[in-house]
Amino acid sequence: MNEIQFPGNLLREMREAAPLVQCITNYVAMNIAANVLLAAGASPAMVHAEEEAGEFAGFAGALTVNIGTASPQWIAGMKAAVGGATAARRPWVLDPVAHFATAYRRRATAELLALAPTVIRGNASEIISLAGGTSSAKGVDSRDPVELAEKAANELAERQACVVAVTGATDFVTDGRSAVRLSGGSALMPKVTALGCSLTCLVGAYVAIRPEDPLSATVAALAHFAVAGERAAAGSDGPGSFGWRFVDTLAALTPEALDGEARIERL
Ligand SMILES: Nc1ncnc2c1ncn2[C@@H]1O[C@H](COP(=O)(O)OP(=O)(O)O)[C@@H](O)[C@H]1O
Ligand SMILES: Cc1ncsc1CCOP(=O)(O)O
Ligand SMILES: [Mg+2]
Repeated sequence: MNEIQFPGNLLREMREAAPLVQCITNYVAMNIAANVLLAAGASPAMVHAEEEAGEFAGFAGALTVNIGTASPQWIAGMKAAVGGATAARRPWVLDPVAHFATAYRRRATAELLALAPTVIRGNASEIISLAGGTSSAKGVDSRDPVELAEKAANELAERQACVVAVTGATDFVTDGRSAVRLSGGSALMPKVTALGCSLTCLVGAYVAIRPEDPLSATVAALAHFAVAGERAAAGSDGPGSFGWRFVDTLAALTPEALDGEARIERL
């Protein structure tokens, strides 16, 4: 299997480079995702208008696309941005939020998948149904364990020739040949809205510095979240205090602590 790089090295490089990440995310996520990227060490820009999204993607380090509150104008901006990123050979990350919920979301997701994302990041219900399986979820929250999504993730990664990350109580990352399981985080994380969307944007920050190794980049982003989540939960009374402690902890985490505390199992 390919060697997975230590996340601490990638965190150090990411902070030094402070990559510009174009995030086309949803109305719920825009503010927290920008704060998460700033705390982690990247430079977020929420740019989605069709008139400028492709041009911007030509000089951003990476692009992230999230369909959480998409509408026709936003989808047009996403396609323009992906066109610009592809022309400039920049990586892009897809977050198919609740793509199974309506015909409109299914169509938009199929169109974006055809544009060949570098990484897909979703929760277990999203990945299971993206691979063609059936999930009982109806909205943005997962109703399936990650273990049930691992086979689906491998199939999807092979079919799309991309990296697939499934997140939940544990995380699973695969490129269809090599796979990794991560543990850590906190049960408070899904109680704060848009942390998954923010993680997708952070994957963008890491793939911006390792476009040739999106598997290691994705693992590093997930490890950064898992270690910060576990640390932040220790001093939190509930989702509210966890949310701001988590942002502080993302910023305070050193590369050495990340390597020391990350629990990454190579499969
Ligand atoms: N029960 C849990 N225990 C630990 N970490 C969790 C748990 N649920 C989610 N996470 C973490 O929360 C982050 C967001 O993942 P998730 O909730 O699956 O995404 P989404 O918000 O898209 O559904 C990830 O870092 C994931 O590892
Ligand atoms: C609540 C909600 N509704 C539409 S998008 C969104 C945010 C979903 O965020 P996440 O997928 O990170 O839980
Ligand atoms: Mg999500």
